[in-house]
Amino acid sequence: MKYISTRGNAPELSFAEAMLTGLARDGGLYVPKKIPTMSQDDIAALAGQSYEDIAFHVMKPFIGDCFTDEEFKGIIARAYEGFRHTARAPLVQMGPNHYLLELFHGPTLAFKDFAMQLIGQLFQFELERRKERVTIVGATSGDTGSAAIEAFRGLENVDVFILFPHGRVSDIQRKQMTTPDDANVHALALEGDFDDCQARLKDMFNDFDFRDGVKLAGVNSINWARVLAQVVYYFSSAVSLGAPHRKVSFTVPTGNFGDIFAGFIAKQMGLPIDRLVIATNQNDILHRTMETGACTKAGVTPSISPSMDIQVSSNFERALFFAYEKDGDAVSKLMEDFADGSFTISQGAMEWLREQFDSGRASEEETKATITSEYATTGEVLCPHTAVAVKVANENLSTETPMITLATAHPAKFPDAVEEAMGARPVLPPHMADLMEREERQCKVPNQLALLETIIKDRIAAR
Ligand SMILES: Cc1ncc(COP(=O)(O)O)c(C=O)c1O
Ligand SMILES: N[C@@H](CCOP(=O)(O)O)C(=O)O
Repeated sequence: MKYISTRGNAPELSFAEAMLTGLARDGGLYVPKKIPTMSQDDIAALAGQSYEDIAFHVMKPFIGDCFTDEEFKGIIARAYEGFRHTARAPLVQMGPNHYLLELFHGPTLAFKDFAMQLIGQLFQFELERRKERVTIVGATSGDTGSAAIEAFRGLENVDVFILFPHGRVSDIQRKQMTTPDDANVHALALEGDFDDCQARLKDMFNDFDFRDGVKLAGVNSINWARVLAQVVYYFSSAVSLGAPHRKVSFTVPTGNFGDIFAGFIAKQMGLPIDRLVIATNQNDILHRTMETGACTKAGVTPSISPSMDIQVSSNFERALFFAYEKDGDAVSKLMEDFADGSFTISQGAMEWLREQFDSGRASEEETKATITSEYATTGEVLCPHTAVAVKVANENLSTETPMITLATAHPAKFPDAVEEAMGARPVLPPHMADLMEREERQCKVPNQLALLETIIKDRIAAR
């Protein structure tokens, strides 16, 4: 199994190499050269298996011979043992043909734990085998950062630096990142928005002196392993509703496009997915692109679903690579145009994208109204990101095909927005009950590449 860059000009890598490399050296994102498929019998055989066993069968074809079966099973077992729900990703029925897939039972209460706990284990295994150390730099709009810190804190051979947008994450998200006191954890509040954080991260990858000097690694969905781990819950949930004998659809609250791209991979593997629906908040570049074919930056407006306050949606590049029939030059040209603010997708590529994805948008008022109404009718307390998706899912329900909406975060991560909408404050689970009393280590940093690189190098040298 080999991985190739979306820009067509970087070395082909194995799974482990692609995982440790992060961004391809031509600035692109790694994707499998050929997507493995599962037969209908293979998929049917997943019914009734544990989440860990499903994870093994779904991910195994992607890792080639990088890990033995026993090694990989051990890695998966350790990744999910800290989840607070035995099903790991339980389904809750919302209506006659509508289900919520609860992805917030991991240690940091967001779907990021599914992939981050796994790659934490994969990195540890691979770095120990190679006797290497790395510097992880991550960009976050709130959830990736805490999940990465939780997965890598305390490790000797890893430093983890997280860039988050100053003042634009919830208090709980910020505290999750600034209160761990491990020497290898560095939470940096950048003066800018998430797109600035992600742009500086990619700049660091494209600065080869810095990249090679600090042995830079990435744990954003830039990293293929992140996307792969997220493919698993599409299988586990679809199979529990009758796949492959019955089709299912998914609505996915979308920002950086990693989660819904994982759904696309599941469909390419043979999972009978009818519709994949992109749900955006008021930062709706993806919805506008799907409607018009023009991908135009419009600036980020802070919302009550802050983790989706994104305009430069990193993984959309992976979808474009497939839409342009794996033409790396075409993708490079689009990305060059986007650096100037906008690109236009060809008619053929747009038709392909519309065959794969539907889209919808929720305004701030619609998001709040959905939290209020779903609580009243179903008793479910939704986080604002999930509410965006539920609003869009409700517009796409069908009597034939069950709709699964991804519930990506625990409502208690966004208590102010939830309380405003439903009049009661959601409570953090016991392991985080004292979070707001814990002492923070704050570090505000400017949105300047050279200064950021200096801070990172100095902190590593001081360890
Ligand atoms: C709670 C939550 N929901 C949805 C999203 C959007 O997911 P993606 O960036 O994979 O599209 C994010 C951020 O990634 C998130 O943290
Ligand atoms: N919403 C994310 C943004 C980063 O996404 P990633 O999937 O590329 O890590 C966050 O919460 O940080």
